[in-house]
Amino acid sequence: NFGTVETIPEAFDREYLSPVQIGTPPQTVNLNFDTGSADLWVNTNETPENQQNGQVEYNPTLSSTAKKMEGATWDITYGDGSASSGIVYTDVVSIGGVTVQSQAVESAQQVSSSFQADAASSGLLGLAYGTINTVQPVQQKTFFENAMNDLASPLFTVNLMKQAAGSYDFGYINASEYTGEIQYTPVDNSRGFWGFNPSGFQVGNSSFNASSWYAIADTGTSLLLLPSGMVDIYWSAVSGAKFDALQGGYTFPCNTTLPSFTFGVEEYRGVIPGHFMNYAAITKTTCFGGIQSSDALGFSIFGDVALKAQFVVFDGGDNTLGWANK
Ligand SMILES: Cc1ccc(-c2noc([C@H]3C[C@@H](O)CN3)n2)cc1F
Repeated sequence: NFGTVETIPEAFDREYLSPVQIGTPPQTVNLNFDTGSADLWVNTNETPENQQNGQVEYNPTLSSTAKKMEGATWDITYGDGSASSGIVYTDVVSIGGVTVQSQAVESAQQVSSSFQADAASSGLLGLAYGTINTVQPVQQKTFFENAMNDLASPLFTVNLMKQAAGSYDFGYINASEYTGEIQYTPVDNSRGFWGFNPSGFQVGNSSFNASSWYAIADTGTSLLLLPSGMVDIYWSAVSGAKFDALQGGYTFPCNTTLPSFTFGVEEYRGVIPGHFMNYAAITKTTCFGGIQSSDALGFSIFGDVALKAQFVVFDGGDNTLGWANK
């Protein structure tokens, strides 16, 4: 079978939320689909009231198909230091008409401050490899891994948009969502991520700089995080841009016209329009850049700033990533 679900951007496209049905009768919660992690966790009746800000909850006691996974716990920390932890149920989970009968649903008994403040999001749905799922003592599979063998094709596609509704499609490739040909490239999943090797980059209409390095495709990260050498070259082309240690990255005058950023995947060239690199206004006149350094992380992240300019195929059958412009 196959299915499609809409994904809606929050402010600044900092995250994208999609409706997920859990339990019997179905309870709908909006979750942040994250190809950079592998836990499906949600605010529930067990999440302390003082750690919530109106989030919609999943209540397993109201689901006839919910089963507690005795002795199981989970505990996750994300790239920005946010964290959550708790216990585990299994229940029926459906996304866009694709149903998994027994999916590990992780109930949050503790969420850190930035999750507490994120009122629109009821939790995260991991779409990375299950090898980095945090449930103990028995590691659990992701929704996609559980659904994959029943899908028409063992893949999902990601079509994020700038400040508009996009979609996650499961089991099929919708040719109306992209232009040109899809460029497939092998995935390095040795760290549990959808890792790949970009082949270079280009700022605006200048020459292409061939270079091969490791990066991950991560829908849960807002920005495009690259080696500082590339980031410095990009911002050196923007008059008035500067590295502002107080803000923790490059800022630039909001009224500047920004050059596009093109990345290579083998012979393919993915183009990110210049205005996608304006992440958010800090003051009326100073804006924060969407391309920032990944040096502190140790690896590059193609987050939403890049992904919302692309149509991306996550193929779990042959472990490849497919890239196309749109
Ligand atoms: C408040 C909040 C904080 C972090 C994240 C978050 N989700 O995915 C990721 C990236 C980084 C890596 O950990 C896996 N993907 N970060 C989401 C939030 F709603």
